[in-house]
Amino acid sequence: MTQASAETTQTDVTGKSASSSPFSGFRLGKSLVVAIDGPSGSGKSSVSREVARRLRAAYLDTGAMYRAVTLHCIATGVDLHDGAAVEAAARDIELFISTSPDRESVTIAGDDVTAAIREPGVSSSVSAVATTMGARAELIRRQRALIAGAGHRIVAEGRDITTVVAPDAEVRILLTASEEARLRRRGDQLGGTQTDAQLRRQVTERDAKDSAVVNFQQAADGVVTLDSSDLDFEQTVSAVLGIVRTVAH
Ligand SMILES: Nc1ncnc2c1ncn2[C@@H]1O[C@H](COP(=O)(O)OP(=O)(O)O)[C@@H](O)[C@H]1O
Ligand SMILES: Nc1ccn([C@H]2C[C@H](O)[C@@H](COP(=O)(O)OP(=O)(O)O)O2)c(=O)n1
Repeated sequence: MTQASAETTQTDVTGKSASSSPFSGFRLGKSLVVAIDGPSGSGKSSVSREVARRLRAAYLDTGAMYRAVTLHCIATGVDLHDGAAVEAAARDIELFISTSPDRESVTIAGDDVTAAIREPGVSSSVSAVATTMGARAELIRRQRALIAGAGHRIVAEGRDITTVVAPDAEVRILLTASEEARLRRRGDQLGGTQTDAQLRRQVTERDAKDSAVVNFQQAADGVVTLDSSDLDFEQTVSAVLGIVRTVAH
């Protein structure tokens, strides 16, 4: 059994670059975990990655880990409806995920699967892994280890980071957007190649399946909701940084 390992960003632990940072007033050296949850297409991955860059923090895409286990099951012939087998696959997988916001990299036993985990076949099957509680328990354990090992700052995003993986995070945000905005964004992201029905399956229907085991539709106590429906990408990044400034000071 191999535990997921992380390549952390070169973060400035000395605080020497504080004056050139958008966070010049932020107490460098103090531990900062920013937890961001939300439904599909709300902007979690893209916004969290950019926020991590600007904070000079590490970045963890937990959805990529569920995707990697799904790909591994498909590639090794594990029946995705066999909970015990999926749980065993989650425990046994030799998974590496980069936590650098500047380098997207996921490997399984040394094989680069960074692009493969985004294939439609994985997207349409990943809820089977996400709703297998034994697999969740294993991935949550690895995610906590990655967060603990990432240095003094990390932005981690997914569906249960604010509630289960890191409920003690200094900053907890639920990033939402209207269904219409989320479908439009995903459609644009995929270059207009998907029909309305395909987009609904990948966004709305997947969220409905995933909601059976984790609540990412309503903010838990202490979690700040940020509705990005009427914000563009840059405005959303700025709004998250504003929340970090307010909450983490
Ligand atoms: N506030 C925003 N306004 C417009 N487009 C956005 C916004 N936030 C993210 N996007 C775009 O929407 C698409 C989906 O975002 P993504 O980060 O993949 O969402 P999620 O991780 O929540 O599924 C991406 O192409 C991203 O650049
Ligand atoms: N912390 C997490 C992260 C993702 N998941 C599930 C929910 C999703 O169906 C899959 C893939 O997540 P991902 O964030 O890549 O999904 P998107 O395609 O960006 O919407 O994993 C989860 O259950 N818990």
